[in-house]
Amino acid sequence: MRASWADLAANSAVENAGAGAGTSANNAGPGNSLPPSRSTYVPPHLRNRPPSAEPPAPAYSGGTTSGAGTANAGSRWGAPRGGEYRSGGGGGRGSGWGNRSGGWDCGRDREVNPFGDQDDTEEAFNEQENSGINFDAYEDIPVETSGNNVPPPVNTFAEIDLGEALNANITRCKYVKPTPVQRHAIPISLAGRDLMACAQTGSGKTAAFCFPIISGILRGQPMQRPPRGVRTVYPLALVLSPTRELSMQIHDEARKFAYQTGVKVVVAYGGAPINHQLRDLEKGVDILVATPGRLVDLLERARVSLQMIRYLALDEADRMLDMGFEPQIRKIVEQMDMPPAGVRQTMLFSATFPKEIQRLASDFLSSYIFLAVGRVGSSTDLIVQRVEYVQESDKRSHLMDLLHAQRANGVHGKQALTLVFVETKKGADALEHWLCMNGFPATTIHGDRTQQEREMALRSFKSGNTPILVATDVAARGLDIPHVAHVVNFDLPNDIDDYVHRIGRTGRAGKKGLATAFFNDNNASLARSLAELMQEANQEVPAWLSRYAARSSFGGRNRRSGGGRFGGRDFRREGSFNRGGSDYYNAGNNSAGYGASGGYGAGASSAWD
Ligand SMILES: Nc1ncnc2c1ncn2[C@@H]1O[C@H](COP(=O)(O)OP(=O)(O)OP(=O)(O)O)[C@@H](O)[C@H]1O
Repeated sequence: MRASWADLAANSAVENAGAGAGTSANNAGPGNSLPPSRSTYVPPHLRNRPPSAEPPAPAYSGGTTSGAGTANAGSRWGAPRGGEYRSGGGGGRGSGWGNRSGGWDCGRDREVNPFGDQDDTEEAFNEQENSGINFDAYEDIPVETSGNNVPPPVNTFAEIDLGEALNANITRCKYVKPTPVQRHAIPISLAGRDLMACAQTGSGKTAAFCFPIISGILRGQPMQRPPRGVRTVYPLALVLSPTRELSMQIHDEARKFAYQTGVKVVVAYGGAPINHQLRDLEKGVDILVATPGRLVDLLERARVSLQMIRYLALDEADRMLDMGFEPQIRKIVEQMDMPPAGVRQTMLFSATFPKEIQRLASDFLSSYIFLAVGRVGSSTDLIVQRVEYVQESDKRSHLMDLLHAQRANGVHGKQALTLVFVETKKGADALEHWLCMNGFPATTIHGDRTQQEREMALRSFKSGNTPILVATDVAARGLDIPHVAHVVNFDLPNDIDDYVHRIGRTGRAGKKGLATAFFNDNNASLARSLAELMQEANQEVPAWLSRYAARSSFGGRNRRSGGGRFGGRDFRREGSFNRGGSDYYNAGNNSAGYGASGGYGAGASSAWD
């Protein structure tokens, strides 16, 4: 029996919002009346700010940034919640290199407590603790590894010697046990191996590459940086990600993991004043998190040298190596002064890894291990996927119906967060305007907005002040927004992998989520891969979509064919798949879902007839 959309939305909202959320003053009641704040129009991101709130955050949020004016007002250690903490605070940490005492216990005074950075979201949504999330949902997940001498997985963090300070931070993060990708990837990385890891959205990949990097830096000999020029900095680890917001998020996470370890994490991304970032860098950097464009700028100015890089991590690695980014990545990795593959350790992570990208990526790796957790390129079963046939001209009213239903089923009057993906920047602005005019507080994030606007939009959405975010693909990858109950693909993407990442903004960390897509003739080329994906994820495929899929023999950019279940295999094993082969080690204890036979391989299309 098919559950109604409203039920799904309500359930999802309950799952994600938890109890105790008060009614946002911003949320107009059901109906079409404009929200009160519209009469004296205040941009959505500025609504509900307490009178004493700080001015809109600057366009940067580097944790060690010092240029925020009042940055030193108050908090240092253990900055209390509720506004005193500033991510731009701190400053004046005894900088320079080699400050780490080399041991595990090297707390540093003046380090701002990143765990104080709990925004309003926590209170607003009364979030479940991470310890309460349903990682059991991942227990039966198929795992496959290939490569030589794959280190065995661990079951607990205690089994890995990450060191006292890092363990304390894991406890602070309320991580009780490692997620499947962490169970496998952390021992592999700690053993110094290069890694190409593919695991579902929201399954904890960030920690999977951050923990080994921090641990490795702590264990390593303090490095004497070459005296190339006083203003050049020499990070030991480089983490690249495709979007500014994702880099900021990784930076925030990494700072939590590195708290009181003495390992310095700095972020650099475009659209924000470079001078602030330069100042941060000058204070010292062990781990540099960056977007490629800004990093190239810093390299060309000789303000950063990659000579000392020991660890290179590419998050959303398939995106980083697709046509848009590849030249920049090659420049950074191959044409500057970074140590070559084999000398540095390289880790690539994504939820999707098309074979052609795997092939490209292998240029950056040395004797690497391929790790697939879950059905590669698939979405998690935690996300209920719905596809509705909606003509272009009906999309707005259809969206309105969904939002009304969601609002009617809101939890304690709090509207669940809804992320709406559209194709174009203009389309995003137009839809945002229309939603606001119709009483639905919305904001938007896309490439034509200033960085400051983008950050404000995201913050306003996360806090629930503006519970609808209209976004282009700039928000499709990596963003971890805990209470997104519903992702709506108002316009479907052309590429099924983009769909996977978009819907992955909900159903994260073991929680349930809902994704609705509006499909019409314009999306015919996606029909087959979409139907295939849904079937893989045990979703109900509408009969009409199956018919589209059967018809569309061209199948769009279906990168999945020929790779067994969803191309989820190491491309090196193409054509020579052999479970007993010497270069193949199946570390998973439950890899049954990955057989070359069974599943939805070649015969998948018959399912649509
Ligand atoms: N061991 C753990 N225990 C509890 N929560 C965890 C654990 N590891 C990660 N998390 C939480 O899970 C959420 C998702 O993690 P993360 O953003 O790293 O996912 P991801 O796999 O990188 O997703 P995406 O593919 O979308 O980038 C985060 O909120 C993170 O804090």
